[in-house]
Amino acid sequence: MAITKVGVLGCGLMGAGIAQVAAQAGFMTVVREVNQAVLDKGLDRINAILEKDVSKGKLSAADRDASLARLYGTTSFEDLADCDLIIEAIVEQLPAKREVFTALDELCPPSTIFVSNTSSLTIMEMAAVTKRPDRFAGLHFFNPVPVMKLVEIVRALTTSDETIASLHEFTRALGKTPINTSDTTGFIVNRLLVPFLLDAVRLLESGVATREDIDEGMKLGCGHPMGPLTLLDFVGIDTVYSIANIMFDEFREPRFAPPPLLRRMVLAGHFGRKSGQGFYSY
Ligand SMILES: CC(=O)CC(=O)SCCNC(=O)CCNC(=O)[C@H](O)C(C)(C)COP(=O)(O)OP(=O)(O)OC[C@H]1O[C@@H](n2cnc3c(N)ncnc32)[C@H](O)[C@@H]1OP(=O)(O)O
Ligand SMILES: NC(=O)C1=CN([C@@H]2O[C@H](COP(=O)(O)OP(=O)(O)OC[C@H]3O[C@@H](n4cnc5c(N)ncnc54)[C@H](OP(=O)(O)O)[C@@H]3O)[C@@H](O)[C@H]2O)C=CC1
Repeated sequence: MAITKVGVLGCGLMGAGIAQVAAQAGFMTVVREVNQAVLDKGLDRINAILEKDVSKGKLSAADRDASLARLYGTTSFEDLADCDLIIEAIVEQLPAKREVFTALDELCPPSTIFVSNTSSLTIMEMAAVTKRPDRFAGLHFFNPVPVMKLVEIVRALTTSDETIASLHEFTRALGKTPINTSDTTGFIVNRLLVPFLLDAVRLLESGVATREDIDEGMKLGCGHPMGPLTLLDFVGIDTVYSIANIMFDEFREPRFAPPPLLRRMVLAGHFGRKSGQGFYSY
């Protein structure tokens, strides 16, 4: 089906990026947050990134204005009722995700495709609370969304071929490259990335090296753009902690178990860049 209007749930780190790229690619885009203050923070972030692109000469002022004219922020679910595609990017917790999909399933026509940007949850657990399991899939973006070219398209047991084809077309229209994966916790990239990030925390915890030397090691030794502890701060310690727990629950392998330090950091509110404190201070 042709997608012209996109609804995004959540205007945090990922939701804001997804809403931005959708509006820039020419889609009418509605982004929904829980309250006006959180929404304003997310919309401010989008404005600041577009402004920076204009000042760098990467984007014309006219294109910025046109993109912003296609983007609408709301705190109401009703404003998403006529969307062709709903992309969920709220907190990495199953009950919260099931709740928003249950609410939208009542509001949106049967033709609307629902997708989750989850990093690690099972798509089928969300599809099962809706009456559209064939029009339900995973669409996993990478952080920062405007920069990272990859999108994982996740086929649940019930996802139809038509839905997958529409998501391929949509992903290409955003200027991203899709890869296909089955509905297995962590899909492709996080299945490989998360144990690596957790191992970096274990190295720090066990006193093998300083945070700076661990990060420098992987940057200069392996050509990673960011060291693993910097990347943990960038993704969000709270988010990685949730992902690790979900992956450990699924596979019961020690390499997915969150190291004790991660749990203590979450309890302390040290969520990384978004809270001002993580492995580093911001
Ligand atoms: C958890 C999950 O489920 C899945 C995940 O997402 S895992 C995380 C995946 N992401 C990564 O691994 C990111 C690794 N880091 C990087 O690729 C790079 O460090 C980076 C792109 C974030 C920054 O690049 P850098 O060269 O160090 O810094 P910088 O020069 O400031 O930025 C490079 C470009 O990205 C842009 N950029 C950086 N951060 C940005 C952001 N948050 N939003 C938009 N654009 C951004 C900059 O504007 C800059 O653009 P130009 O080249 O056009 O000037
Ligand atoms: N961070 C990353 O690098 C990546 C994350 N993801 C996935 O994207 C999703 C969002 O992550 P991210 O953007 O980092 O998280 P953020 O914490 O930045 O944003 C989540 C947003 O959802 C809102 N929210 C929280 N609880 C609810 C709820 N019950 N109902 C509706 N909205 C709610 C939050 O509002 P409030 O601030 O008020 O809590 C917040 O604005 C997660 O599933 C994550 O796993 C996928 C790829 C990469």
